[in-house]
Amino acid sequence: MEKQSQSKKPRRRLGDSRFIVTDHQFLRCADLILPWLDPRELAAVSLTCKALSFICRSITLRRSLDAARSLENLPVPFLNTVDSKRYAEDFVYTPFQIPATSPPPPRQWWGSAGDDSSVLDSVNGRGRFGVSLVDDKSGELYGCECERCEEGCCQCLALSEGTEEIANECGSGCGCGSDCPNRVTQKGISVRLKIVRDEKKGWCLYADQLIKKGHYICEYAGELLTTAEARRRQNIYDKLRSTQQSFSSALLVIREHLPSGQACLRINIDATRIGNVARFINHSCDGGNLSTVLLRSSGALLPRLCFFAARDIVAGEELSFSYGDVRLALGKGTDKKLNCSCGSSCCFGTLPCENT
Ligand SMILES: C[S@@+](CC[C@H](N)C(=O)[O-])C[C@H]1O[C@@H](n2cnc3c(N)ncnc32)[C@H](O)[C@@H]1O
Repeated sequence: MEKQSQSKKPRRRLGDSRFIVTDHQFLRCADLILPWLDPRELAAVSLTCKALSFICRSITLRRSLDAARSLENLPVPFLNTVDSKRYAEDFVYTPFQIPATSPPPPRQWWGSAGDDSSVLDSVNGRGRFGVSLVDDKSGELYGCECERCEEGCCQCLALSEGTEEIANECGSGCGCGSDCPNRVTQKGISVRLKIVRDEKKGWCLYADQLIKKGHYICEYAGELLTTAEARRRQNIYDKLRSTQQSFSSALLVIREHLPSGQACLRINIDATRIGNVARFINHSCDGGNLSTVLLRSSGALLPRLCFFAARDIVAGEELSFSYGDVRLALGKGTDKKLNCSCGSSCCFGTLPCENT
């Protein structure tokens, strides 16, 4: 009798709650695969059984706790009291500039209970310097040759004197190491930030602590595009915006000017599909509370756009900057015009917009 009852032991099914806590192999397998899925796929999987629904819910929770996917020094959580979106869905995180990828963007592992450090490998190779100018074979250096830079005394800094919008840092072309004090923006985000949902502006980047004036916040990371590709994508984004109210693009065009006023360098950074926390910074007509600096690191081919606190910023304040001064003339390109909700006393009513 006893033997018989043992052989009739019920088979465990996926939906059985005991399965969740007892079958480690199943959990490990799900934890390896499900973090690769996008939100729509995750939602579909969660409908299949209780166990998978439980795992999908915990992945969604972990995603909402860190937009940076463990790729920054500090987690950057999403907060939403406006609608049901738990996190910004359609983007892949990169802490650095990367060359343009052809669509669709690569998948990114996000929301696992395990160690996420392996995802760092995909970006570590290139590092914060972007495309390097250092000749690996000859070891020729394009930066300073000092063994150790003192803050404010480095030859690299001397190049930037006289202008606040352009600066230089030591980099892979310098003789100094990663602990050099003249590498402030290469150490990643060091202040607490959060991403808050707003009814009118969508997601917004907020300070989650006091940030003192002059403190480095983050760079604008994304895909580096040729101008032709930037124009092609801008056309697509304009069309998407006219059909999908919630769609917002994050294609930034930076023009570096010669003293004559002529543009000498144009950089197109698209953070719409692949970007970092800076893609959540909204526009403010009064210039906002961030200053932007075009920063060159020795050994890097292109400068990076870096954000610093323009004044003391208190915890719970939205971070913003001016997207530009150019607005479409009255009556022109009405379909491209976006209403501005910056709330400043000098608000123009529409967001800056120019033909890319
Ligand atoms: C770089 S994204 C900023 C993040 C964006 N709010 C989001 O939800 O992803 C730029 C887009 O944000 C929105 N945005 C930025 N500043 C705004 C403002 N002052 N008022 C209204 N919408 C704004 C516009 O849709 C714009 O195309």
